[in-house]
Amino acid sequence: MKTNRNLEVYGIKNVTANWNLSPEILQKITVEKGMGRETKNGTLAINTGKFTGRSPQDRFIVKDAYTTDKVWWGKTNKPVSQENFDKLKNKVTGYLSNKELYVRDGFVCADPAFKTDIRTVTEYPWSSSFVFNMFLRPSDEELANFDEEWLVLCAPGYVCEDPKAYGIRQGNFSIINFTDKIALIGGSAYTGEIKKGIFSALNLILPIEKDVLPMHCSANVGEDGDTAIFFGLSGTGKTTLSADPSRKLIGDDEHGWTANNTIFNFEGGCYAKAIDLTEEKEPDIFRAIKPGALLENVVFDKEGNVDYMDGSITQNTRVSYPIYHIDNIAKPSYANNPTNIFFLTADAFGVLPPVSKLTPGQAAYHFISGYTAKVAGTEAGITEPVPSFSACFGEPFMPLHPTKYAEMLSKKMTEAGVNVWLINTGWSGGPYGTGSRIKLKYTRAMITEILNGSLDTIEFEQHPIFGLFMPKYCPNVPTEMLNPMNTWLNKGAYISKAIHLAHFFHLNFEKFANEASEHIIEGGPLIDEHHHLGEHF
Ligand SMILES: Nc1ncnc2c1ncn2[C@@H]1O[C@H](COP(=O)(O)OP(=O)(O)O)[C@@H](O)[C@H]1O
Ligand SMILES: C=C(OP(=O)(O)O)C(=O)O
Ligand SMILES: [Mn+2]
Repeated sequence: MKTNRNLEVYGIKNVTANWNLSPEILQKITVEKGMGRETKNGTLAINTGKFTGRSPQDRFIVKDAYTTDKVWWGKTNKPVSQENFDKLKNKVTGYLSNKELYVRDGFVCADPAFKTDIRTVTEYPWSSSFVFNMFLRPSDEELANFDEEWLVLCAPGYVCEDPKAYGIRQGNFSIINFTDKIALIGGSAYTGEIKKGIFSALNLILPIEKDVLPMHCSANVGEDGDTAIFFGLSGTGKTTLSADPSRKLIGDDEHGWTANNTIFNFEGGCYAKAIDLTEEKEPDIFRAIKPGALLENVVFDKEGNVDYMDGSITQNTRVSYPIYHIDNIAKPSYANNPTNIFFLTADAFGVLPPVSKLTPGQAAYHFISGYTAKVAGTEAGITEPVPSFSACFGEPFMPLHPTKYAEMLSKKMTEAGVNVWLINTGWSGGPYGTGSRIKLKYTRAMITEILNGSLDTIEFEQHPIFGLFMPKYCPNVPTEMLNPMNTWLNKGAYISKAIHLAHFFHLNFEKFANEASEHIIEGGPLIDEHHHLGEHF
C-alpha cells in the first residue's frame, strides 16, 4: 500500500508541509529564518540549543502486548504506557498543527531485503537536512512507491509542562512505540535523537523478525573484499577509524549482519565528531565538510572560519554528511562477512593494552561487558571521561537483553572464523589527567597492520591480569607502548590500577553471570572477585 501525503491522518492539521526539500533549499530557508549560518566554505552551521547530546534518561519504550515480553526493561529501557504515549502524541501533533513543517520520505537498511521506509516530520528545516544526510535517499521510482512503515515526529519546540502526568521524567522525551511504529521526539533538537531512535527500533525488529544481528559499529572493506567492523561506544573511534582512504567505507555507526553472510549499513551518511578536527589528522572527515554537510554547535568568526578546537558550546560538536562526501565508499553500502572485528574502548585508566587479540571466550565476555570511558558531551551531564560498561558497546540503543545479541554474535563469529581484537583508543601511561591519549596515528597503524596480516606471525604475550594476548611487536608502532605496564613510571601503581579495573569488570559482570556459559566467564580478567591473582601472575 502506498502512503499518501496527508499529515491530517496523524492529527497534524492545517499545516504548510514542505515535502522532500533539497539540501540547498533547506539551507536557504534555515539561513533566511535566522536559524543557521553559512561557514566560509558554504557549509550550513546550526545550534541545537539546550541539548547538544542525547538524553538517555529521557528515552522510553511503550510497554504493550508487542514489547512486554521482548524488551529488557530497566534503567536503559524505561516503560511508558500506551495511554500516556497517546496523550503526549496528541500534544505533539497539536503543537505541530498550524505550522510550517518539513517532511522527508526516506528509508533505512541498504540491503534491499530489509529496506524500511521512514517518514520524518520535523519542526525545523535543518532537522530535515540531517535526515537527508543520515537516512538513505530514495530514487524517484522508490519515492513514487514510498510505503511508510515508521514515522518520526520531531518537535524540539514542544516541552512537556507536566511530565509526571505523562509518566516521563522531564520536559524533553524520546519515545519509541513499536506497535504504532512511531518515534516521538519532543523538547530536544539534538539530531542524534532521530538517528538513534530509529536505530533502537531496528535493534529489536531485525533480530526478532528478520534474523539479522544489529550492531553499533562502523564498517569498511578492503580491495580484496575483506570486511572489517569496529564496535565501540560513542567517542571510541568508530567514525574516525572507519574513514580510511585505502578501504571502502560501508558505514560509520549502525550495521546489520544477515543470515546470508553479509553485513549492511542501516544509514546513508555519517555523523562525525568535530572537536579538535584537523585536516592533517582526519583528512577524509575534514574534506567531507562542504556544502550539503550540517555542522552542529561549532564556533566560528564573522568571516565564517570555524574553530574546531573551540568546545565552548559543547565538546560534542558534530557534523553530518551524506556518505558520498567520502571518496572511497562501498556502493551500495554492503559487503561480505567480516574477517576482522575490532572492539574499540577508550580506557580512561590507562590499563588496557593498545592492541590485543581475543579468544572466542574473551570476545563474548568483552562484548557483553562493553567497557569504555564515556567521553564528554555525547550524553547530557557527562563532562569528563567516566568509566562505564555498556553491554554490546551500545546499551542505550539495545531493547533486548544483551545476551540475545551476544549469542547471535558468538554464533556468527564462529561460523565466519573471524579474528577479534580489542583496541584501546583511550589512555596510556596513567589515568586520564596524568597519562595521554594514545596517538591516532599509532591506533591507525595497529589496525592497518592487522588488516595487512602483519601480526599473523608475531609472538604474543599474555596480560597478567586481563589475560589478553598482546603482540610483542607491531610495525610502525613504538614497541614499548604495546605492553601498557611499560608506559607507567610506577609499575606497582599500574598493577594496582589494573586490579582495580578488573574488579569493576567482575562487579559489572555479576548481573550476567547466570546467563553466561563457563567459557564466556573464563574470558574475563584472570583475578577472581576477591582480588586473588591467578596462576598467570
Ligand atoms: N587513538 C585514537 N583513536 C581513535 N580516535 C581518537 C584517538 N585519539 C583521539 N581520537 C579522537 O577521538 C574521537 C573519536 O570519535 P569518533 O570517531 O567520532 O567516535 P565514535 O564514532 O565511536 O563515536 C575523535 O575526535 C578522534 O579524533
Ligand atoms: C550519534 C551518536 O553516536 P556516536 O557518538 O557513536 O557516533 C550518539 O551516540 O549520539
Ligand atoms: Mn560515530
